[in-house]
Amino acid sequence: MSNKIEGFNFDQRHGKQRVRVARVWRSENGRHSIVEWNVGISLLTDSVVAYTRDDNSDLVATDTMKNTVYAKAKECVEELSVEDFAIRLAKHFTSLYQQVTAALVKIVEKPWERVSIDGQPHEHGFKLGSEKHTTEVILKKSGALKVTSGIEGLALLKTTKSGFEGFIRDKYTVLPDTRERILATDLTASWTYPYESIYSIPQKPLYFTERYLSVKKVLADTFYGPPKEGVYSPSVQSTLYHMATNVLKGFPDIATVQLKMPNIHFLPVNLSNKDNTIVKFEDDVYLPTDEPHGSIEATLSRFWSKM
Ligand SMILES: O=c1[nH]c(=O)c2[nH]c(=O)[nH]c2[nH]1
Repeated sequence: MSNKIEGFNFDQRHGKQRVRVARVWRSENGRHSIVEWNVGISLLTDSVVAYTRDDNSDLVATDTMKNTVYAKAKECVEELSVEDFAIRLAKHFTSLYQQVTAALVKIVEKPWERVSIDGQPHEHGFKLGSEKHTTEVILKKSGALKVTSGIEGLALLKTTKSGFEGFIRDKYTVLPDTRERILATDLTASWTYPYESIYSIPQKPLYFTERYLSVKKVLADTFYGPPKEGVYSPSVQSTLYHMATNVLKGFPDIATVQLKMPNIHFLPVNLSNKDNTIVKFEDDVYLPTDEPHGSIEATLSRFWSKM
């Protein structure tokens, strides 16, 4: 919160970061579920006396914030989405403490996935997947809410149906036009929901989890195209735009979508010495490198979106 004190602008918040908690739910039929969450909490207040007057009477101890994560996890007797857990935590902090004007809760979910053995889902066995489900919830004391969900580290690659040509050529340009290359990225996506108050959140259990899975599917399906013929990508920019528009077209309950798509280069390998060609590139041997990489990102939102 920003205050004017002693002739200065002062902006402050405090919280606890990297609180790790795992929650297991054991159903009567013997099937277990687990989530593992890494929680970050920031509390906003108008009080600055802890900073300026050595008076801690308005402070929620960050140690208490950490304990609250475990207490709330215990209270959640039914499996819930990471978004719903973040909302519950934020609600707790903004309603219990008169001093707290807003709570910011960020959570990254570790991608534990149920294993299958010979095609049969295991009752209590899990392995680590790759991309992570993230959320950020901002809740004001008034009940005003902003929910953002996201994906971190979704690695996507296709070996053809990608090119890049017609770009600006100048005295420093060496990159040839191509209609044949590998397209690879490590997608970070985030999207916001139009719910502006805790009272307008859908009450359907696991609503946010289902939406996360369906958004991830649309993003990946658009990147790859149909299984047999694929879809030609004239640039990362074009593919990114199609992925983002398909999310907004597919899901009326999403207000904005932001995509970050590094262009992870697979460079053609050509090797020769003064006598011989050792390796001639024929769309077969590549040098994969993520340093340096292209950085391409964009945000798409609806006209009416206030987010
Ligand atoms: O899809 C691409 N977009 C770019 O902006 C770019 N720049 C570049 O060198 N290669 C590529 N590829």
